[in-house]
Amino acid sequence: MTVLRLSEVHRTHGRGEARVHALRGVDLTVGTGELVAVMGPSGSGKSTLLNIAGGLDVPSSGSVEVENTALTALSRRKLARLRRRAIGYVFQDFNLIRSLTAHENVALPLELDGVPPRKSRAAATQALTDVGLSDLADRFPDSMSGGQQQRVAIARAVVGERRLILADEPTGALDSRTGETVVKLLRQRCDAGAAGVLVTHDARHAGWADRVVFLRDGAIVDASTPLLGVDSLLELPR
Ligand SMILES: Nc1ncnc2c1ncn2[C@@H]1O[C@H](COP(=O)(O)OP(=O)(O)OP(=O)(O)O)[C@@H](O)[C@H]1O
Repeated sequence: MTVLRLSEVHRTHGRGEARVHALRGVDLTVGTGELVAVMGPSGSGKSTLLNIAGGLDVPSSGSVEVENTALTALSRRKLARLRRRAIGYVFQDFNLIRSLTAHENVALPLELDGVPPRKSRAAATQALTDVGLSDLADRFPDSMSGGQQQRVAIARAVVGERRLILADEPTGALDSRTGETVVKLLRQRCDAGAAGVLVTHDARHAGWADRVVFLRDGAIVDASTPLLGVDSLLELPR
């Protein structure tokens, strides 16, 4: 089943001489169980693409559908609800709330959505267990390592069975081993039925994807399967 469909998406930022054509007619479809990596030089439009896919930004023209619902047709309230329920977003800088424990951070999207406390707590516990952090549920972000914080951010992005996970260089601030663990987690969630889009500069991380999409100057220049299979990736020097 198609979870995300971008059709002929254009996005311009700014006006007049400062106008930037960040996306130029992007078509992208991501289905259930699929992880797509997006690569490209700095400024090629990767974050813009991800923001539009997640309803954080709107296209200047073209359409974006999540589970066959056109995001542009939704009211602000309905869009916010769809984002809370169906879409998980992993930011490069984690975006955790420092005054909340790991468990409270993960439960927050469900609580905001009106899920009863007992149910949201159970779902948060499960999501933290899935990322291997059940022991640290009561810790505050400041007393966790970068890798642990990023795993909390992933747990928050997948809690309550979100069907579309969008990750914008989630490994940027992490050492390579922890980065690999984070990408493997995304892979697992997609194997369990989510659809994922991973923006990355790292070819080894892109190797975990089913497909790699290359952006240049806002356009997709090539869409191909990873050059290296996962097995051969494991043999690459670190
Ligand atoms: N809010 C904005 N206002 C004006 N220009 C913007 C805005 N957001 C992005 N741009 C411009 O749009 C183009 C694409 O930016 P975008 O952040 O999507 O690229 P990127 O591939 O994610 O880059 P990076 O790898 O450096 O994060 C760039 O030229 C950028 O300067």
